[in-house]
Amino acid sequence: MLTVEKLTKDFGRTRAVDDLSFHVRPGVVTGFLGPNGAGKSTTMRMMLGLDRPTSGTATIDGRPYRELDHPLRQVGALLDAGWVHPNRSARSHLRWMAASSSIPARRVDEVIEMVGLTSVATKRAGGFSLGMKQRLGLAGALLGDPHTLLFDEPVNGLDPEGIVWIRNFMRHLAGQGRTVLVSSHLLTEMSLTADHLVVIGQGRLIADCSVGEFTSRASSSVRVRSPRLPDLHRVLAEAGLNVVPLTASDGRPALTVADVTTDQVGDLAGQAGIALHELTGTSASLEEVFMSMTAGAVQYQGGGPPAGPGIDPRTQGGPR
Ligand SMILES: Nc1ncnc2c1ncn2[C@@H]1O[C@H](COP(=O)(O)OP(=O)(O)OP(=O)(O)O)[C@@H](O)[C@H]1O
Repeated sequence: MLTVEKLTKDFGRTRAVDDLSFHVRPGVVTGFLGPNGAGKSTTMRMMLGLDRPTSGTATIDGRPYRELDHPLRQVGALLDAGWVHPNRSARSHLRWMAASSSIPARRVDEVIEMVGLTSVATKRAGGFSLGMKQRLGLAGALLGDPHTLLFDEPVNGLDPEGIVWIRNFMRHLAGQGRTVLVSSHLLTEMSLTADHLVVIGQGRLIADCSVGEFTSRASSSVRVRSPRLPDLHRVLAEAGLNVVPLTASDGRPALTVADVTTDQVGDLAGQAGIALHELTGTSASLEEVFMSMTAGAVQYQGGGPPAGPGIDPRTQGGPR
């Protein structure tokens, strides 16, 4: 079990992680989801003792990483696949890792087999593709047969075959009863990989729920167009609604409002004397739901230029 309690991290005047609390349970894949810059990597680095919290705690089975007796046997991590010595073979790299943690050398061939690298085990890791490096990183994470595994954006840059492979592998590891936390900024990817989601934006917790619960919020959103879109945005936001600007498929600017009925949006517009050119109840895409939930967190500047439906805050006009 991984536990984060009131975790906060400041880098100078930037608060990267802000009073974050959640648990990651064994036996399921937990997706750690948030836009770029939301604080996912920083949180994972604190879980692994690589960054010191400003306040709060991150513990693995009740203890901070630095106090674990056998860290490699308790937690494995895949943070960055590119750190292997290029002239070492996969096997010698893993043997070196094993020796430094008193793990028997025979375990090396076991993990090489598990990740499907047996046929290239003696080849220089420098010549490996990103997907193969990723597998090698995973083999290293599994050396100590740890009960807890952390993956930071593991599918970044992988080809579709590599993505499916790692997705299945993470599910397999969770199926063995391990605690698996995997970060991503892609909701679609997470909805295919994870059972449970912890969603953050600007270092703060936005949602901690099943993937099903998260996606069911997609059923009650409204798309609205108006010749006075910035005014309408302000009125809806002032009413406490989660409003996300987007460009409709025909190229026209619109707003998506989550967890609301067309009646509510129509009434608010009417009270403000704002004409509407469209008012449609929609099943928002997962990305739209995600954006509406993180809208406050990425500090969208209402009235700014309409943005496309990506989820990177840098495309949303918000600061990183
Ligand atoms: N070493 C550092 N020094 C200063 N600021 C940092 C440092 N590491 C992270 N930050 C800042 O902390 C915030 C959170 O960054 P973090 O990398 O944890 O986010 P993330 O959700 O993992 O995003 P990404 O997917 O882009 O890495 C960002 O504003 C980032 O610029």
